[in-house]
Amino acid sequence: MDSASVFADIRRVFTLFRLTGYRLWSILLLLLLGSLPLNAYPLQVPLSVTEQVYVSAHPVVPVCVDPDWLPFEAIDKHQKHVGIIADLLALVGNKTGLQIQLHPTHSWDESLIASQSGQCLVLSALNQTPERDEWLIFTDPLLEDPNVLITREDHPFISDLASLTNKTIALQRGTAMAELFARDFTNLTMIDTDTEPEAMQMVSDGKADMTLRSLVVAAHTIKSAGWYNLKVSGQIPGYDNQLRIGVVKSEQTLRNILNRGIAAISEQERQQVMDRHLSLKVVSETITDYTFAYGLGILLLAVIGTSLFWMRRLKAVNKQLNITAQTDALTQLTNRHGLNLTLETDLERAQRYQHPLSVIMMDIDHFKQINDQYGHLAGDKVLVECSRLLKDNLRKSDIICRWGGEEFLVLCFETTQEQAALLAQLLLEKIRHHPFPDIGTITVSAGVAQALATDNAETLTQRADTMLYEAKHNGRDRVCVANIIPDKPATMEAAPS
Ligand SMILES: Nc1nc2c(ncn2[C@@H]2O[C@H](COP(=O)(O)OP(=O)(O)OP(=O)(O)O)[C@@H](O)[C@H]2O)c(=O)[nH]1
Repeated sequence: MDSASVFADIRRVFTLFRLTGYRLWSILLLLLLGSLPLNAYPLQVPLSVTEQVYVSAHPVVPVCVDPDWLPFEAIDKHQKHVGIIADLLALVGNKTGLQIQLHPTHSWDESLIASQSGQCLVLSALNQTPERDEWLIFTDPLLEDPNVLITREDHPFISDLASLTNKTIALQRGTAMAELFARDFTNLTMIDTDTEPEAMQMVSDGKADMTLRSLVVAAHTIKSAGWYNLKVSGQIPGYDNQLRIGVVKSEQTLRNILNRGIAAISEQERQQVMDRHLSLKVVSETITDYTFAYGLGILLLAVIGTSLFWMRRLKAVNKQLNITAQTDALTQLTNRHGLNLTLETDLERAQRYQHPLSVIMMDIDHFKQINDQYGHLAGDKVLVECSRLLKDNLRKSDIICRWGGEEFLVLCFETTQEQAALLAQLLLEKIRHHPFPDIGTITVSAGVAQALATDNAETLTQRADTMLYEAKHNGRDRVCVANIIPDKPATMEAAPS
């Protein structure tokens, strides 16, 4: 037997009860249900037998609500109860088996009257007050939420409400807070409004100094209604919203069942309800803005992505351009521009730490004749081969550069001019004995200079160049060394072996 048919049968039985008198039948039914296991009903909370009977006897529990109190609750255009409290009540209903059904009204005042006249058995969520105690009993809190004072932006923070004078406060009539404030804060002038939004509007328009509002509702309405000239100016301890379900006094069992349902709502379920409503309104009201924002976001991402791609490409291209700009295309050695970028710094460092640094300036002898005799292409090959030979016979730490047409410069770190001269002789020897295809052998002349404390890049290379000229002048295929190192003036000449 499924649960629907169980309830249908019980409903039929109770129709019979009404016709034949409750008492006898109730006793019989209690005996019958008492023999059934409790889990015969698909409820999430265990109910006592009396409570189960109550649920069966009251398949529909009419509820009156505040029709305009979002995000807590409202009645939408389809006459449906919506909002945080509606969802919490639905959970209570699911857990207890109660069918909590909306009794629509047009205002909270109308709901209070409907409750007093018995048209609805419960009021969805309200604070307990002495006045309300006269006709209602209350469940445990369904929802707790602090009340905060709302003022205009320019109002100072309110720490002691009781000490204020000549201030007005707008409050919705019929609310617990209106009742409590009229009793407790006689120093304030009360202004009654029909709705809470009306009270907020009065503050925004300067017609009232402040209003009191649930923090949740305030956060929601300030944002959704665009009251950006309002702010939260204080909180009054002891005036928090403890929203409970109000049950007409005669329905003690119903209150107990509702309490069981409230206790069974898990923290996670409660949080899900809050999350759903505190963000839902914003999304639904500005859905086109979000669509636009998403579109804009995607466009921005595309632009950023494309920019990043091109920046990386540009970076790579620039890096390659830099390398190309500093490299000689024919020999693949550093070119004069590339060497100049670092020569000054290298020189300054050597001078500062008094480390020897020497320059060898070399030039292929009679290179014009090679070009003339074998052609320019053959000349190029000689330059390439010569570069390779020089590079292969240098330390990795040395820098070789194609200084000009058939001119090479070697920068030798941690090297005195004597050591550089020996190195130059070795290089000349290597070239002198190297067979160049189609051409045979060639010779090279070299000038050597060591950096002085007073040198800059130009004077140093100039001195090496002068020594090279000297070597050329003295018959080529030799090394000339500058003679201006103070303690060791020297001019060495390498005779062809
Ligand atoms: N093939 C080739 N020739 C070049 C290149 N750069 C410069 N030259 C040539 O190298 C020759 C240099 O000639 P000169 O400056 O008279 O010197 P040289 O003939 O080597 O005579 P000395 O240096 O006095 O021994 C010129 O004919 C330039 O055209 C190059 O990249 N490739």
